[in-house]
Amino acid sequence: MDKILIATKNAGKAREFARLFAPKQIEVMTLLDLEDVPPIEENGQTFTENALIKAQTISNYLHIPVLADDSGLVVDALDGEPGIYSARYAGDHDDAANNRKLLNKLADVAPADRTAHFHCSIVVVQEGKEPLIATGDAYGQILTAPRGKDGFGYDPLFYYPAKDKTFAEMTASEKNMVSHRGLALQKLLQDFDQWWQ
Ligand SMILES: O=c1nc[nH]c2c1ncn2[C@H]1C[C@H](O)[C@@H](COP(=O)(O)OP(=O)(O)OP(=O)(O)O)O1
Ligand SMILES: [Mg+2]
Repeated sequence: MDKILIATKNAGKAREFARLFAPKQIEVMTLLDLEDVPPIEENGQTFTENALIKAQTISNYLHIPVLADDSGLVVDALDGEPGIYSARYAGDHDDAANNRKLLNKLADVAPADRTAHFHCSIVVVQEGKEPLIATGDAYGQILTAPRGKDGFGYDPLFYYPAKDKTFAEMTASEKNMVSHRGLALQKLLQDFDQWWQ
C-alpha cells in the first residue's frame, strides 16, 4: 500500500500525518484533495465514536480503506471541556476565538490547577473488517497567554513540561514524538500490517 486516505479537512492534521507516514513510504491524501465529499455529522458521544463516523462515512462512499482522527483538548478545571466540542468551542473552527474563550474561562484558575491533556482517537476502517482503533494522550498545562507560531488549534496555549515548550514552539517532528496524535499513530501502526493483510 502506498497511499492512505485520511478523512480530515484539517490542514494541520494533514501536515502531521503526511510527516508521520513518510518513513513508511505511504502518501497521505485527505478530504482537502477531493472534489465532492459527503457531509460528515460528528454527533458521537466520544472521540472514538466520532472518528468512526468520519472514517465510515467516507469509506462507505468511496469503498476504500479510510483513516480518521478525532481529537481535542480536555481541561481538568473545566470538567473536561472543551473535549469533543474542541473544534466548535467558541466559533466553528475559529482557532483564535476558541483560544480566547479558553483563556477567559480559566481567567481565575491558578497555574497549578491549569492541567489539561490532548486526546486523539485514530481509527482505520475497511468494508468487511473490524475497525482498528488506537488512542493517545499528551499531558500539560494551559498557559495564560499564547506562545509560539507553529502547529494549529490550541497549540500556542498548551505547555508541555517535559520539553519546556508549548506545542506551537516545537518543530513538527518534535511535536509528533510526544503528541497525542503521534502516540496514537505509533500504537495503531504496531497492529496495522497484520490488520491490513
Ligand atoms: O494537535 C493539536 N494541537 C492543537 N489543537 C488540536 C490538536 N489536535 C486537536 N486539536 C483541536 C483542534 C480542533 O479544535 C479540535 C479537533 O477537532 P476535530 O473534529 O478532531 O478536527 P477538525 O474538525 O479540525 O478536523 P476533521 O474533523 O475534519 O478531522 O481539537
Ligand atoms: Mg471535526
